[in-house]
Amino acid sequence: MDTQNTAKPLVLVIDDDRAIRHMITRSLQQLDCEVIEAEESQSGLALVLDKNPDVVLLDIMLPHVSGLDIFQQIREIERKTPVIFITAGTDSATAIKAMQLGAFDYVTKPLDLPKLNVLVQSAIKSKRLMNVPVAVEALESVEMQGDLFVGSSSQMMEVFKQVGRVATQDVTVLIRGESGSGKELVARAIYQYSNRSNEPFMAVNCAAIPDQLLESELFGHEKGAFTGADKRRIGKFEQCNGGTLFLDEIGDMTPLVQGKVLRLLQEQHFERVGGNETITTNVRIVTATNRDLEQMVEDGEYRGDLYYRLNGITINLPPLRERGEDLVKLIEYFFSKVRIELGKHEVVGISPDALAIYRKHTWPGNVRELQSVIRQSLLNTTGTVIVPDSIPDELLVDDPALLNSPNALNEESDDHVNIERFIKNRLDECSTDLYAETLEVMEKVLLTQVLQHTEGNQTRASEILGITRGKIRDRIQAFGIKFGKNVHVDENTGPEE
Ligand SMILES: Nc1ncnc2c1ncn2[C@@H]1O[C@H](COP(=O)(O)OP(=O)(O)OP(=O)(O)O)[C@@H](O)[C@H]1O
Repeated sequence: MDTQNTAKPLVLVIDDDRAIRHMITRSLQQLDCEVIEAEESQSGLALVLDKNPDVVLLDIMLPHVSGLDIFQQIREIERKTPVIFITAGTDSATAIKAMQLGAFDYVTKPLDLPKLNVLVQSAIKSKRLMNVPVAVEALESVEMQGDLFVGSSSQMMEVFKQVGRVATQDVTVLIRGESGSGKELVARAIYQYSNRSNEPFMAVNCAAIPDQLLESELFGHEKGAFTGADKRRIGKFEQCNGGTLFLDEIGDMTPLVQGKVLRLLQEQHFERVGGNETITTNVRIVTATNRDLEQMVEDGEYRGDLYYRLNGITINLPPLRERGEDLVKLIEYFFSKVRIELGKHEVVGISPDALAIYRKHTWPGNVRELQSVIRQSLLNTTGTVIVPDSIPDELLVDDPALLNSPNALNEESDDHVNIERFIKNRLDECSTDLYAETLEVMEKVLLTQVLQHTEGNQTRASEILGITRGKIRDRIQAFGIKFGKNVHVDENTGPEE
């Protein structure tokens, strides 16, 4: 059951300057993609038609033709192919026009190659999000190409029903669920089953963009709006006109951006940062969060009016541990898929005792954690079957015998447990910030101990502590709390997949 599309992404560079084409091709070779080149528009269009590239880099100043015309022709052939314009620093006006017509982005000459690589990578991802179908296992043939949304438990059937119900209504949807539970897949499924499936789908992760840049990323800015704003920039709400915008981690926006998003949701109007012109856009917004928005509203961190507006149609994605037999289905799915990806054809199955360990685990990192554990297990397997020895150590936390062993304790905790000794040491060292230092240490000790008690389960820890999961996560990140190798805690504190 391999539904993975293993072909490398294909990038087409259309530029009449041979040196530029070669420079770009060499640079893109660092990404795992294939690059093809055209030196003028007609051969470029022929390649678009013939090869259906994943991304097109298009020189805006090709001889005898307007870059915008070529762009329109590319859109007629394949509307969803991301096109990145290459423009002379002096002609950004045409590139901005292209952005308003739905181009992916533009770069100016002289080219900043590392930046171009990042842009191409994000265009490849965008193309994938739009074009790789999400097949819902419970509803469709599992043989179809694309990403399979595995699940037939009653909890997931409810989710799929809701996706079906809301997809074709042009309403804002909020997807809630723990990290790694599949919120992005739900957003893509909503898009693909919607009436806007031929229009663009763009995703913005609000937590991944620094506060001061998020406003400009979403709404754009005028030239001179702030230091460094040397050109007008078109934001995602304008660029995605007619399409669907997925705002991930919607809980991570400053009050200012929250206010602007609220107005946009109410009126579909906004102004670019530093601009007076009111711009009307027609974007369907799908949002997601793993944060406790209610608590954030209560704490004054989130606008109540925005919360009520977003919370209208909510899809609650259950954590993996509440999906019954879906766990085994997902194990089988990832086993078959990753085994092929890794070329480990000799591994033919999972032993019953290894399966028992998987079943016992509570999967705080949900499906993303499962996917990564299966991958690691396969990599560790030297024989023909995944056995307990192949399973990463973190899962042994589910064995009470191991939990009670001294090795299961946090290596740092010995230092921290003795608060009195800590205070004395700091007094000897003439600390001038002892109040904050001691509170931090106490919080670390408290959180470490409670999370060890709950085996890394943040929901249970939040019930015991009487604080939100968001707060727990914030503290873990803020204090850089590290846990012993047998306590797997937070999917969000580790590197992104
Ligand atoms: N039911 C499922 N069937 C198959 N794959 C899944 C399923 N749920 C999630 N995945 C896969 O698990 C990974 C994590 O899913 P996704 O990124 O959608 O989670 P998320 O809830 O958006 O995470 P985050 O909160 O960190 O943004 C992805 O690779 C996704 O394809």
